[in-house]
Amino acid sequence: MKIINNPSRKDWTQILQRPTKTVDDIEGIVNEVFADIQQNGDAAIAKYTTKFDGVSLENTIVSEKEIKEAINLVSNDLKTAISVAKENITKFHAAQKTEKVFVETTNGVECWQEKRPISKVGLYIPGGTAPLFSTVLMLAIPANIAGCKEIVLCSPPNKEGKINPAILYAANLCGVTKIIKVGGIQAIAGMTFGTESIPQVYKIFGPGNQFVTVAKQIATKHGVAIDMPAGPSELLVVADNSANASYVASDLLSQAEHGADSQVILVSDSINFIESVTSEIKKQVLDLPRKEIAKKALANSKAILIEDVDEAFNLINNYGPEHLIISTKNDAFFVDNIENAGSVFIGEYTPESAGDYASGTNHTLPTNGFSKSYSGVNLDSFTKSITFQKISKEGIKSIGKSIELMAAAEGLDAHKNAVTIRLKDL
Ligand SMILES: NC(=O)c1ccc[n+]([C@@H]2O[C@H](COP(=O)([O-])OP(=O)(O)OC[C@H]3O[C@@H](n4cnc5c(N)ncnc54)[C@H](O)[C@@H]3O)[C@@H](O)[C@H]2O)c1
Ligand SMILES: N[C@H](CO)Cc1c[nH]c[nH+]1
Ligand SMILES: [Zn+2]
Repeated sequence: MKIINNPSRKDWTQILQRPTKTVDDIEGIVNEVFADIQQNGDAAIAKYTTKFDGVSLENTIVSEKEIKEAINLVSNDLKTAISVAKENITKFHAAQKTEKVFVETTNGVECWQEKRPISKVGLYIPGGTAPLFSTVLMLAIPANIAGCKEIVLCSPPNKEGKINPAILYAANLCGVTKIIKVGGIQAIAGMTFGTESIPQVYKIFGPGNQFVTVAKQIATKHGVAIDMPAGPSELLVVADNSANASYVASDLLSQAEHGADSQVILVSDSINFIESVTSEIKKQVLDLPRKEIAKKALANSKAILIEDVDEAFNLINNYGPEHLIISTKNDAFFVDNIENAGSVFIGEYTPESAGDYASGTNHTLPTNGFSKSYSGVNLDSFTKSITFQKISKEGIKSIGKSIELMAAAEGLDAHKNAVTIRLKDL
């Protein structure tokens, strides 16, 4: 992890560059896979599953029998842990329901807004290097609370042609309606166009590697909505010397172990603290089964000394991290002012892993600076707002003249006439 000392603003862009590939780098292969799947459906899906996942499958749809087997394979301890997480995620997302908004804007002009579920949603569950069954909870629970009718789940098969039992267990527990063994670009293309086995959906959700993330971005060109670009995990920790260096090191490693293309950043006003954290990282990484992945991510990572707190704040906003941990004496300064972050973790007893699994917040979050413009997944991600209006005779008399004048000024006489024809009858 490279240490950088009080960088000047002109160097921020280069210092804060993500290690991920861009849409331009990957769109060639994504467009090729999309075109093939649009034309050849399941036959093309099978071809890319063999090519990218190294397995040939006769049947990609997960059967009831496979789900029953999976339920038996998950330990009771893990089932209990999943139910704790499910309860908290349910509480936090159910509380996000909003009431109908009703306003009589003018006498006789009633306007209201109501939320309705997106009826067909597709959930992508990563499975390349780790089976992220926690992501099933993060997506299927809010989809269910919102009332989505068709909840399709795609996740890559392993070399034995199976999906991890915990993913199947969680999917069954959280009301997923169809599970398909397909991953990567081919899964996103399948849900975009629909194939013989994969239903076409209206919106695709979920995190994934760079191929999945770019595929989701390209899917929007084909008329499908997406939650957001939720690519390789990242974490920025801002900490002063009141923080615990071992805890901070463990947090940074928790996101570094996700993938070689993950990135973690430490910002501190104390060089001594930075040195304590980096030496802790060197110790802790040795015990991790995924140390080779974590070391690669650390090579993309930075520890930045910034003595001026306002400058530190500006750098964080400029980076727009997926996750932000604040472990400073004056945490209120950052908490109250932060503008760009997917999810914020405050104080020394709030590890980022709590949000990944069980505190209740959603872990599907914008990466690569997209926290500047996108929210993480929440209940509203699974709904659309529809507006309604009902106008009485009195109402149309009140606003009719304004509509006629505005329509005429836009040169749209048919619009004007739709009012005039009614006003004549009153
Ligand atoms: N932002 C978030 O909210 C969030 C949440 C959880 C996980 N993540 C990220 O999700 C990612 C999971 O990645 P993963 O790789 O383990 O699983 P994944 O399921 O996203 O990707 C695996 C698939 O990628 C495809 N693939 C691999 N190499 C390819 C190649 N060269 N060309 C074309 N396709 C290829 C394969 O089809 C494979 O099935 C990690 O980067 C992790 O950091 C992000
Ligand atoms: N940290 C990931 C989001 O970037 C989510 C996750 C799932 N499992 C473990 N972590
Ligand atoms: Zn994580």
